Amino acid sequence: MHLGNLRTALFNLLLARGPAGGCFVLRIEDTDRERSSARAATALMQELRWLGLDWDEGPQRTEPGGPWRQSERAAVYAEFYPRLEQSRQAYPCFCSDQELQHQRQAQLAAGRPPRYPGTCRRLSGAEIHARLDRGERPALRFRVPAGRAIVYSDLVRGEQRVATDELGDFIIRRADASAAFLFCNAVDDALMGITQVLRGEDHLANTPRQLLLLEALELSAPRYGHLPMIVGPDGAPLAKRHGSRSVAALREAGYLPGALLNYLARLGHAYGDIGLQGLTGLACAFEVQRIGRAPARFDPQQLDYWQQQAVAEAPIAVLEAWLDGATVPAEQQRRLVEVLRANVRFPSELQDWAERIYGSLPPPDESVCEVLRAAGAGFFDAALRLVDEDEALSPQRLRQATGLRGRSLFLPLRLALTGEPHGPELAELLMLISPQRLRERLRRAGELARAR
Ligand SMILES: Nc1ncnc2c1ncn2[C@@H]1O[C@H](COP(=O)(O)OP(=O)(O)OP(=O)(O)O)[C@@H](O)[C@H]1O
Repeated sequence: MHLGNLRTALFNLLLARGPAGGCFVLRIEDTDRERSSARAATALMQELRWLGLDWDEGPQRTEPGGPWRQSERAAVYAEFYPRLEQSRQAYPCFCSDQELQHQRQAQLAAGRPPRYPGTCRRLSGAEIHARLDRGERPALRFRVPAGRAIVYSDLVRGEQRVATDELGDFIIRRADASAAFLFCNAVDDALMGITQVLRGEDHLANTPRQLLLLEALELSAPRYGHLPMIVGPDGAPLAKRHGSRSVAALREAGYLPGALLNYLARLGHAYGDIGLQGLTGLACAFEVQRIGRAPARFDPQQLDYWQQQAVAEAPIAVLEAWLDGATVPAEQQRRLVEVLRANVRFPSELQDWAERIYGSLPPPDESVCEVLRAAGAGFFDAALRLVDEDEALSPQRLRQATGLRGRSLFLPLRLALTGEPHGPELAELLMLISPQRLRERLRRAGELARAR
């Protein structure tokens, strides 16, 4: 899953959990054998669960209504093809991929939109039998009625009108007998009682075809809403094949579910200023009328803003888990997280701070040494004396001892103790560092301050 298809799942869930109510259904559309695997489906379900996007009906649930994997529904689809064949609304097509490719190229070269030219539309019964007897394996094509307009009301884009003359006859069962996406998606929506579908605009061209199919099968159609695509920095829609922005990679980097959900819920949907919300809060304020119609650009800075909000409100145990493998005394983990949570957004940042506090400091660069020299060795000697007296160091006592305040007090002290010019409240940080470490670091800073 990437942020594009995750947002689609999220909007559907928010619609179902919103004021109008509903049921969020997960169906695994895996009829394209080359592009589907059981592993991918399992990963998808794990990712949805990690995000809290639990489905009300679908695989791994006890509610009846399945099977939910299209690869297990061949028998269901098989029932519907004969209906269309008998009413001559579908016909066998023997055209090879190569022939179709040539036809497409010829149409494009002539400046016409590529469309199935109807080669097999009028084959006689005898011809069909002869070719079947020769062992040819046809696909099954839906016969699009001529001269009609398909009109429907899109949940996001309003009234849509498409002339059937612009649609070529399309394949509903491939030559290898597998069901085509268009067909099984439409049939399953009807059989599963789906009433509303939010999906990406890349499906716009499918909609009139699916409406025609459902009409021909005398099945009810859901209402469709087409969401603008989420595009990357290059303007191209995010997609699996780009590999980037995958939910797995973001999870690995330490993004929290709350950050992804709050960011995505606002990507193409206007919320007022309601701050970080759980799914219930996001669902309560979700309205299809508030979905924008312009493509939404993925903005990593916005995502990181929501990560910061999510970290600020995350349960302490979640952040403690980020310390797994870091050398932090168990009894100090909680305190460390409390002190640092406003200053970190990712596990790597927290671990880096843990290393600075409980491990070793990176070697000081010239700009650090310059500040230490400017503070002078006497400053660090004074701090050392306080540690000897109190077995601790407080900025207040150091201020009294040195007469320094503000930046001239805090900056050299921070750099001496953490190597960082910024960070959490110094008084809190100092309480986490053992007296022994304080001494070592102050001595080292004193030496650097003396060095020329
Ligand atoms: N970049 C995107 N922005 C918004 N919605 C998207 C985007 N990519 C996919 N979707 C939508 O997410 C849903 C699931 O899409 P699907 O997994 O087929 O897309 P995909 O990952 O782009 O696929 P592929 O990479 O195989 O083309 C569909 O409704 C699709 O329209």
